[in-house]
Amino acid sequence: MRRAKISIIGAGNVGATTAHWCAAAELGDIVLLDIPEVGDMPKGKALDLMQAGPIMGFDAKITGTSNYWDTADSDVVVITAGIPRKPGMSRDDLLATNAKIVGSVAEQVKKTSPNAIVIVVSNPLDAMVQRTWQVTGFPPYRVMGQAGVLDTARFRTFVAMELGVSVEDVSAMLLGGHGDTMVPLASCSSVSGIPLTQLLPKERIDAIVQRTRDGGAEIVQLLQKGSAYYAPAAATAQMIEAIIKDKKRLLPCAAYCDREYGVGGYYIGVPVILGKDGVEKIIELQLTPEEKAAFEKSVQAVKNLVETMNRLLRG
Ligand SMILES: NC(=O)C1=CN([C@@H]2O[C@H](COP(=O)(O)OP(=O)(O)OC[C@H]3O[C@@H](n4cnc5c(N)ncnc54)[C@H](O)[C@@H]3O)[C@@H](O)[C@H]2O)C=CC1
Ligand SMILES: O=C([O-])CC(=O)C(=O)O
Repeated sequence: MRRAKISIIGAGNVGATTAHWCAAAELGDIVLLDIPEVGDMPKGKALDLMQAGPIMGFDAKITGTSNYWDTADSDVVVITAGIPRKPGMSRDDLLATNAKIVGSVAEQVKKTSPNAIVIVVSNPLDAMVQRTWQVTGFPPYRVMGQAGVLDTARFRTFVAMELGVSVEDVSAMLLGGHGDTMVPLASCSSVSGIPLTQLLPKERIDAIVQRTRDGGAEIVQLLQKGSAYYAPAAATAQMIEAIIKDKKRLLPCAAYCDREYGVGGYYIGVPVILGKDGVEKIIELQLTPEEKAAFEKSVQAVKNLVETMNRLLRG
């Protein structure tokens, strides 16, 4: 059986850690690519990671490069290229710099892996996915963004901490953009099937929702240098696994919504079924009036950011 080829553009914290989780799970062979300015760093990280194979018991060919032809004909391409935020910044402050970086990466991906499924991680996430889709011209179901798996993992962690239960038993769903307006759905969250609302009072759930919204900023503040990467990379690896193994996982991802939820042609976080073709289905939930209003606010924030990006790029 042919091994899957996974290329990760940007061999920094999130990129290299995604490679780590993918290698450990034997998801395929991995190419780590970064800019020539970083020298042989991607080669060094790739060789170092490969040398963990005999200890951890995984077989994966891991290579580092700055040449896109080494990524040619990838099954999955992950884009983590770009700058992370510093304390005090919002993800949106990265827009001007990362739109240029992600646009240039997308051009190369289009040329060298025209049939790939692309997972975008760079921030501000929803706008960067939109940019990748604009530049590649790939069918929208083959371009998506990682955000919701991470954000729900944070929510699940905080619920498990609060209740003193295993994180494995907590499940959650979330909608909207990967920013301050994200909409964790308490109504779709449960612990071993028991609705969260039966286990925690409203004010505790509200506090957990707020901590989840601020989850990225909390880590940025603690690290003081760069942003989160273990959990973001694990989330990305879970999406890669769902695609490569055609698992049909139902996960929250940034997906292209046109008629769905009445969004009108933008990428936004929604529940999807992920399989070998990428986003195989978007699940439309019945929302309460409160959830609907919060989702619409989030969609508007993403649309505004995309319009700002388009204006900046024009000129
Ligand atoms: N969607 C999400 O849930 C998350 C998104 N992020 C975002 O992911 C991005 C990467 O974060 P980190 O890995 O922590 O940053 P990092 O600074 O550790 O790594 C970024 C890498 O991108 C490389 N790079 C820059 N321009 C490039 C280009 N044109 N082509 C290829 N590589 C290029 C840099 O040389 C660097 O090695 C940031 O924008 C960050 O905000 C981070 C965590 C979670
Ligand atoms: O907060 C950041 O800048 C990185 C990110 O998206 C996250 O950790 O959720």
